[in-house]
Amino acid sequence: MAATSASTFSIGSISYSSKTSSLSQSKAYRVNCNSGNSLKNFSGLKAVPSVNCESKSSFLGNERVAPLHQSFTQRATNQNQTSPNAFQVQASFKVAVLGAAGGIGQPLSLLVKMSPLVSDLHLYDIANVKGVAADLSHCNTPSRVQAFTGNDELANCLKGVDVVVIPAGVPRKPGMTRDDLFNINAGIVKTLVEAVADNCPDAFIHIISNPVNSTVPIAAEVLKQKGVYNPKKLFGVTTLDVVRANTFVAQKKNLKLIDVDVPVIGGHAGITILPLLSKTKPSVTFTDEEIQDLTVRIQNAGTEVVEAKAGAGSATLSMAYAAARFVESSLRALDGDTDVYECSFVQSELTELPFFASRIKLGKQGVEAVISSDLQGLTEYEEKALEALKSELKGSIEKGVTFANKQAVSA
Ligand SMILES: NC(=O)c1ccc[n+]([C@@H]2O[C@H](COP(=O)([O-])OP(=O)(O)OC[C@H]3O[C@@H](n4cnc5c(N)ncnc54)[C@H](O)[C@@H]3O)[C@@H](O)[C@H]2O)c1
Ligand SMILES: O=C(O)C[C@H](O)C(=O)O
Repeated sequence: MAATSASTFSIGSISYSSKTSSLSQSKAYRVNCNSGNSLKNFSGLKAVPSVNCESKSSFLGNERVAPLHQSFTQRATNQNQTSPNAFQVQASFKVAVLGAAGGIGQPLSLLVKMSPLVSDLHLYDIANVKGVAADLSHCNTPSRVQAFTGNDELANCLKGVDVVVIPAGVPRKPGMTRDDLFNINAGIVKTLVEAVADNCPDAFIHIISNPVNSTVPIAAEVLKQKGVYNPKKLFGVTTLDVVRANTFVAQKKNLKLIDVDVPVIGGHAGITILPLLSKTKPSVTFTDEEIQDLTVRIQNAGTEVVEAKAGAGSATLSMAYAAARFVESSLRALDGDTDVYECSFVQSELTELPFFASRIKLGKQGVEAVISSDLQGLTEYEEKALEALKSELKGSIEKGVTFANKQAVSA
């Protein structure tokens, strides 16, 4: 019989649970919240291993939400006293957020600060980051928070870091495409990734800054120029597309949200975002009209937010949630969990394009496998959409590669 131990700790009305099973050696880190629609499970994911690599957001339900007044330390102490087998949460990973004072950076840093797997949280920005770090550092969760600002402090921010998340850069305003951000963000990403290459070349690198379809290839070229490119550890963060697809499908089909998982492939802009609705778990049927409406809504969801914010930026809170989920999945993989699946824009041989978003299996060394089965048995609609996205995605990738190499020649 599998021996299972668990511990739970709380932060306000939110409780964390960690579980480990001696049989499966798998651990799930979950966040429970006792308010209906708010943050439910930022790790999002106890991925369920199966032959077809199905990934499932399992949460909660029956895990107890601890009382408001109990702090993390009290709770952990109680656990250890009451159960000799209590699982001691081991916070051991260092995470850096570059662009930490921004619209995404702040809530993302808060969510990462809540992770029981993080020992050190390094916040870097060119402005206003000291206040953000001082503020966050008062939360009684395990990680130590440090602020770094300006180019002179970037190297120290990055030394010894396991996961670097990059949301630095400008967001869209109404009427702009993500590609309109290229001229500013390409240079920002290039400079930051150079520093990553010099100071923590073995880290997982999560690129959020848009246009992701170009900034990831830029990062790859920079890492190659520095002789430290490891394609298994460079990720374009497309988790928000999956989060949106899951939400919109659950709403449309009146499904239990936690059960829904829609793989989203391609890239992260307009028609390059391709939700594979035929691969939705649980299996569900859609009319042609529903497929068209859902696909377009998922593709335009970023623009929906940009327009609603009317000049005040783009998605920040949902993005922070999505990025925190990807960070937590990466940390679980680094921690040895063997059942971690996410969609991400990575170097890929799934299609003729050098980078492509698809489901991947994450392990200690980064991308352990690119899940090819999702591209088999596509519907005619999906096949056509896949062919249609390729030329735009190819152009965006080439634009990034050309930029990085031109800059290298002129440097
Ligand atoms: N991948 C996705 O799904 C996704 C989703 C939403 C937004 N984004 C992108 O994320 C980026 C950030 O969005 P935001 O809303 O947080 O913008 P923001 O303007 O609110 O924050 C950006 C932060 O980056 C900082 N910054 C600028 N240059 C920097 C540098 N050289 N080094 C360090 N920090 C620097 C700024 O000071 C600011 O604090 C945008 O490019 C946006 O398009 C991506
Ligand atoms: O739409 C944007 O510009 C931001 C982001 O890429 C998103 O999808 O929300």
